[in-house]
Amino acid sequence: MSSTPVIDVERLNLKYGDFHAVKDLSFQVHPGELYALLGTNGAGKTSTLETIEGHRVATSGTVRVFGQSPRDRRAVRPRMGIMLQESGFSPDLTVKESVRLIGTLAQRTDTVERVLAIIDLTRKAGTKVSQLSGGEKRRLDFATAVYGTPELVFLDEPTTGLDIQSRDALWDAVDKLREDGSTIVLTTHYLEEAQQRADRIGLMHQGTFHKEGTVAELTQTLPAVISFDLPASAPALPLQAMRETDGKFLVETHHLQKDLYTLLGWAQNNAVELRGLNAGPTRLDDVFRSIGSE
Ligand SMILES: Nc1ncnc2c1ncn2[C@@H]1O[C@H](COP(=O)(O)OP(=O)(O)OP(=O)(O)O)[C@@H](O)[C@H]1O
Repeated sequence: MSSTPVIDVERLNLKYGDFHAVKDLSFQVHPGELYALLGTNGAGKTSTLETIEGHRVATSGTVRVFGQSPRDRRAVRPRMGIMLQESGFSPDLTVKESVRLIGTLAQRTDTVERVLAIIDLTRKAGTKVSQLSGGEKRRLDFATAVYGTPELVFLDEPTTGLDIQSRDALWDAVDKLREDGSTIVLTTHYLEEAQQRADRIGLMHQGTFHKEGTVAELTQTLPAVISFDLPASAPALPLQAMRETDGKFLVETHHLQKDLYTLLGWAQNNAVELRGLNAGPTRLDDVFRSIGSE
């Protein structure tokens, strides 16, 4: 990609005393991308993000945001919206006062009413933060990311504690941010959310990238899986399959479409019902499970 990166991390190292938490990490995030920084517990995601956000100083290496040092807060901060895991709003402020405060701190132009509508808290505008439910608090945290449609948005575990409607609404709001040109950096332990939405993924383990690339690039080395139940009377399968103890069959394949076609043709010709048939590409979960075993 030829455009100037929004985030440019080059050989980042972070040490806590003797402990080397981030090791020679390099990556770029380009304008308009949704980049997911994922990884095992303690991999170094938060440390990396805190450095990009300007909260932490690198032990060595360079980090550039919009071509500038993230420590240059006056230049960089108004251009980013950061949804933390806990925004720490004052419990005595109302929702409306909290959003207004976000606006003042963010130095971006917007209206409190628009943001309240996006986070679906218009009806709670006069409610104190201390009286919000967990999911409502999380939506208020999200206001920091959408206020004034920042050019760069950090979403740290954005959907934790949200019900399905609130999740869908949050992702709709993220889609809208992207339509308006925002670049998004996401961390989440809900891998299917990253798999569905990320343009690229950096998968961290023990301070460095285990893999980095598109979902297709991350999953291509692992087989896809076809699973189904067969009656005991079924003739021999046309594919090599593993039989699980509960009577389910599993086919691991690097040629999902071809093998599925063969299997369905065989079932049709032999009038066999493939009960509970399930076929799908490799999931990010499988890539995660493979960490440490390769
Ligand atoms: N202030 C600190 N002092 C010492 N060690 C730290 C400090 N902050 C983080 N670490 C260690 O650095 C490593 C990376 O931590 P970090 O919080 O960046 O990981 P993470 O990928 O965000 O993990 P998780 O998914 O569990 O939140 C961990 O082993 C952690 O214990």
